Amino acid sequence: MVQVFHDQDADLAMLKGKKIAVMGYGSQGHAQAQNLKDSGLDVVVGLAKGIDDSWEKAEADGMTVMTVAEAANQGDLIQILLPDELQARVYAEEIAPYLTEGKALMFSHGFNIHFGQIVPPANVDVIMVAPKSPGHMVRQMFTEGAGVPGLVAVQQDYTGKARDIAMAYAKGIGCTRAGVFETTFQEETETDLFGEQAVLCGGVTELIKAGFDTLVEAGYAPEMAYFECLHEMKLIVDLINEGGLSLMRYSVSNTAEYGDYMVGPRIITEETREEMRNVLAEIQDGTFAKEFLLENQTNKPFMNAIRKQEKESLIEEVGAEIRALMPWLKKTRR
Ligand SMILES: NC(=O)C1=CN([C@@H]2O[C@H](COP(=O)(O)OP(=O)(O)OC[C@H]3O[C@@H](n4cnc5c(N)ncnc54)[C@H](OP(=O)(O)O)[C@@H]3O)[C@@H](O)[C@H]2O)C=CC1
Ligand SMILES: CC(=O)[C@](C)(O)C(=O)O
Repeated sequence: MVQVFHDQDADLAMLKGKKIAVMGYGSQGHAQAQNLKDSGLDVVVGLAKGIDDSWEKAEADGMTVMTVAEAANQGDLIQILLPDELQARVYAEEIAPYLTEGKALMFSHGFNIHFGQIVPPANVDVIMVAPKSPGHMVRQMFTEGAGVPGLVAVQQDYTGKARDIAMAYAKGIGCTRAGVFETTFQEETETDLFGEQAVLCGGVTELIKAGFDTLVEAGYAPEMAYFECLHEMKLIVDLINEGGLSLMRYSVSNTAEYGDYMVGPRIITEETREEMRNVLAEIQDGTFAKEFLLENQTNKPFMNAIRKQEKESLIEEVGAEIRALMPWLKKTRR
C-alpha cells in the first residue's frame, strides 16, 4: 500500500525566502498561483502578452505578472504550467538561459521530461507536483478549506532538498490537505495519459455520446437522452468518488444494480479491454507522444477539425439549452 503524506509531512518554511515563478495562468496556473499566494508564498506569474487573455486575468487577480524570461530570471522555483506541446520551445528560448545552479525546475505533468523534450542541466532540482484534478477544482477546493489529492516526484535532486521542496509546494497548493503520493515522472506520465485517453476524457465522452446517440436515433427526446446519459453521470460518479462502487450500488435501485452487473460487461467487452491495453502500449512506446507532438508541429489539423465538430454537436447544443433553463446545474460542480 502506498504511503500518503499530509500537511504535517510538509514544511512551508522550505519555500520561505524563495520566489516561485509560475509559468502560465490557465487551468492549473491560475489555481496554483493563487493558492500559493494565499499560503503566504512569494509568487510571480510568467506569461506572454497577446496570446489569449491570461496576462489580463492574472493582473486582475492581483498577481505580479511578467514575461516568462523575466520570471525565470527571478524565480528560485520555476513551475512550468504551459500547454505540454509548447513547453519545450518556451523552455529552450525563455527558461533555460536563466536556469542557474540550485534552482528547481517544476512540472505538473511529466510528459516533456519523460519523453526527452526537455533535458535540464545536472545542477538543478527537477520536481513534479501534479494535482490529480482539473485546475479549477484545485482552486475551488482550496478556497473551501480543502484540497485535491496530488502526486510528487523527484527526477533530479541536486540540492538534496528536492523532495522537501516538492512536499512544501504540494502543501502550498493545498494537496497535502487531501493527501499526496510519491511517484516517478514515468509512472505519472504513463498513467495520466492512459487515464485521460481511455477512461476520464476519451472513454467517458465516447460512452456518453454513444448512449446519447442510441436514444436519440431511437426517437427519444434529446433532452431525455442528455439527462440520462450525461447529467446523471456526474451524480453517479460523485457517489463512487465518495464511497466506491459499493456506495453507488447501495444508493441506486436494485433494478439499476442488476442492470449494472448484467449489461455492463456487454458494453465494456474483452475487445474493449484489449484496446485499452493497446492504448497503454502506445503510450509506453512513445507512439502517442510522437503523434501528439507532430499534430501540434503541423498546426493541429485534426484538433482544429474535431473541436469544431464537437462544439457544433447536438449533445452540446441540448446541454447549453438545458443549462440555460436550469442555472442551478452549474452549482452542482463539486
Ligand atoms: N488542466 C488540468 O487540469 C491539468 C493540467 N496539468 C498539466 O499542467 C500543465 C498546464 O496545463 P493547463 O493548465 O491545462 O494549461 P492551459 O492550456 O489551461 O493554460 C496554458 C497557459 O499557458 C499560457 N501560454 C500559452 N502559450 C504561452 C507562451 N508561449 N508563453 C507564455 N505563456 C503561454 C496560456 O496563456 P493564454 O491564456 O494567454 O494563452 C495559459 O495561461 C500541463 O503540463 C498539463 O499537462 C496537470 C494536471 C491537470
Ligand atoms: C485533470 C487531469 O489530470 C487531466 C485530465 O489528466 C488533464 O487535464 O491533464
